[in-house]
Amino acid sequence: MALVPMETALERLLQGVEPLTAERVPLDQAYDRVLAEPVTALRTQPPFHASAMDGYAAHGVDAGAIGNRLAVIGEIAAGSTFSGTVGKGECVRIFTGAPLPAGVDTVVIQENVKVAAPGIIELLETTVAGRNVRRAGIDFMEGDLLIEKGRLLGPAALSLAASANHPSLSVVKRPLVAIIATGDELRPPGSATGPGQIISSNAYGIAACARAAGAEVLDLGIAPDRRDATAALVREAVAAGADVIVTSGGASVGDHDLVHEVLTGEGMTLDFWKIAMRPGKPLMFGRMGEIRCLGLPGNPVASLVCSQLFLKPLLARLGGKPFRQDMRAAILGADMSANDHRQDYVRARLEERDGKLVATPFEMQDSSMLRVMAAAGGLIVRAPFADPLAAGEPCPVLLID
Ligand SMILES: Nc1nc2c(c(=O)[nH]1)N[C@H]1C(S)=C(S)[C@@H](COP(=O)(O)OP(=O)(O)OC[C@H]3O[C@@H](n4cnc5c(N)ncnc54)[C@H](O)[C@@H]3O)O[C@H]1N2
Ligand code: MOO
Repeated sequence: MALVPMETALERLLQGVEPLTAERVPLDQAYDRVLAEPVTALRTQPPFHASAMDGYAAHGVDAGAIGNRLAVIGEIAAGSTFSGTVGKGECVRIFTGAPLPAGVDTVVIQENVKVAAPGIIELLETTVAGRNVRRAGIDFMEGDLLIEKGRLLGPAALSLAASANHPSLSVVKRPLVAIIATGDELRPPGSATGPGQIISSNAYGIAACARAAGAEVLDLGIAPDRRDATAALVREAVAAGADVIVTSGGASVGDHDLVHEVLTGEGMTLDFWKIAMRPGKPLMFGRMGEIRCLGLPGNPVASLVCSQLFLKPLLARLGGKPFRQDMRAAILGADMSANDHRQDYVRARLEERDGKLVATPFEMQDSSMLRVMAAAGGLIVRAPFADPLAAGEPCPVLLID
């Protein structure tokens, strides 16, 4: 079977993927979520002409001349109001955020006055009429559209929604990802391993990628290489309402590689399988109704590279989030030989030299080597059939966490 080119695989992965339905969450849980309905202002802010400074509220005509003396006839703090009338030659002590008395339009800051006598201030500077006042509605008016649907909610958007009097927001649901590791040889971290056994590591990195893309994770543990055991975990994932089922291992051609058979038996229609990439060739993708199934290769580095390249964009799209791979232009730190028919993602050490990013491939690129992967800041991307590349030549690098 011909290997599927990377671009084709990515295109088919995202074909027809729409953001999930909405759910309402309290504001304090809405950070980094995607707005499903526009936010309009339920109130006007500020709801009154407010003082922007601590000082004295006065008529503009009284504030303009140095030496003017004004009688202080009252005081207003933020949260209270002044019900009296301020006449010409009068003022009211006022604090930042407090509503201006009716008819008054200017605040003289307290640094620009001196107390001339008890209850009398004298102006030391001129203040232009209208200064130091926030007019009602300068931020927003009731009914204004404040935040558009589809916006990723950051700190300012959350404070704005709160200020507009929304205690909760309608956001796109987080995709739920069920992760199933497969393999008789696998034992959870912390186990004593017997002959032929290794520690199951893939689910941890896959889960971290999923969370980074905004998903919730359900780790269903390890299925031994038996159809019934693997099918039982797939059914558990379906029953839990998973939007995406991710398996690791069992995707290749070995006699114990059951994943395709089991997923198909549970109702998956295969979309594509086996990609022209390295690592990650055995990657499998299909649909089980609305559920997307991603069969990741068992080799630990392949599972991580495929999570970065396939799982993250799929989850971001389901969650309505923008997503772009972080590609950088770098300088190659060592010669590389010509590439074969698979797009290569070469683990590389990154460093900055003379303000330029230098990417040096690790000598050992075996897709079982997690230590190399963890030390790599990026993956040099080598197109299929790329010519040899000499140290010092430019090369594209995909930054990884
Ligand atoms: N004859 C062929 N053999 C292989 C091919 C091929 O095309 N023809 N492809 C190779 C490639 S490339 C990869 S990648 C692996 C992937 O195969 P599977 O997806 O079936 O993975 P497994 O055989 O189950 O495991 C491979 C390797 O990874 C270890 N593993 C599996 N799961 C975990 C886990 N959760 N944590 C840590 N390590 C895990 C497993 O023990 C194996 O060592 O197939 C090649 N073979
Ligand atoms: O492509 Mo496999 O994923 O090399 O290790």
